[in-house]
Amino acid sequence: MTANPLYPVFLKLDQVPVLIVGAGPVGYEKLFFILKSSPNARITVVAIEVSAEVEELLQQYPHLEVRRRAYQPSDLEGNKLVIVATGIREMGVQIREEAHARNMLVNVADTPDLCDLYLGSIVTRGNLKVAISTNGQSPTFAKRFRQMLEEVLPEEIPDLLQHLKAVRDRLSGDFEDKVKQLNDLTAQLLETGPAPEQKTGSSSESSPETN
Ligand SMILES: C[C@@]1(CC(=O)O)c2cc3[nH]c(cc4nc(cc5[nH]c(cc(n2)[C@H]1CCC(=O)O)[C@@](C)(CC(=O)O)[C@@H]5CCC(=O)O)C(CC(=O)O)=C4CCC(=O)O)c(CCC(=O)O)c3CC(=O)O
Ligand SMILES: NC(=O)C1=CN([C@@H]2O[C@H](COP(=O)(O)OP(=O)(O)OC[C@H]3O[C@@H](n4cnc5c(N)ncnc54)[C@H](O)[C@@H]3O)[C@@H](O)[C@H]2O)C=CC1
Repeated sequence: MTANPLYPVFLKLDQVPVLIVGAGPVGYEKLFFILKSSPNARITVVAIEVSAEVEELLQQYPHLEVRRRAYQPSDLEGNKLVIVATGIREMGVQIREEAHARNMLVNVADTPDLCDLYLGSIVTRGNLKVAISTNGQSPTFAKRFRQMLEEVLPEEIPDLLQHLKAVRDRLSGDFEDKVKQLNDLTAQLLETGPAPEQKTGSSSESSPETN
């Protein structure tokens, strides 16, 4: 049994519409980081009062929809994920139930026991994206670790990835040949020296490296 069973995925938020309930400081934090990572996210915000910070984001991202009124269950319609940031626990409990009845996923911000998923800290370098979680233990550590990675990740990563993609598109031969060539080409990225002898797709114990 593992003590940290969270499984990260990378959502295409232009195809997975999100409802955010609440537009105070916490709603702002969630909205800000989602848009920083996914500016094309399809988001609807519903809130009785919209903070000045959230108003600014709504102006910057005119494709977002805002409903300036109390939440009603019909707000869930058409959405696949709901983030509740009202600061009122009972609302989190109620919206969670209504969302689950519609087979939606739920994040009640800052309330781990009501969450199906946690939002993480995110570092982006071109096409490389790193998501960080502390399994809810210390969001501040997640934030600091993100800032540390932002400092140390080389600026050249986007160019390197573009180059590797171009090489990958040009490779000929069968799957096993391609895997070997790509592993040889990238072996020097590991300071430990050449890659160990490769297992290839034909093995019944296919290494994750080959996938
Ligand atoms: C479980 C989780 C559920 C969820 O909200 O998704 C959760 C829960 C809670 N957060 C709380 C507080 C704070 N959260 C932040 C910041 C972030 N919180 C985020 C995620 C998560 N927060 C999920 C787990 C992530 C993980 O696994 O590590 C980040 C990473 C992503 C994002 O928000 O987009 C974003 C950083 C983004 C970035 O900078 O990169 C700060 C720091 C700050 O604001 O400067 C503080 C104040 C300081 C502190 O408490 O650490 C509290 C106490 C509330 C209270 O006391 O009232 C709870 C409840 C509890 O712990 O019980
Ligand atoms: N965790 C964090 O990152 C931060 C936390 N804070 C602190 O956390 C406190 C709480 O902040 P929030 O949770 O954002 O609460 P809040 O009370 O500031 O905002 C709640 C939001 O939910 C809306 N709302 C409430 N009931 C609603 C309903 N029935 N239908 C629709 N909308 C509804 C309100 O109109 C408002 O937009 C702040 O006062 C601040 O002290 C401050 C900054 C960052």
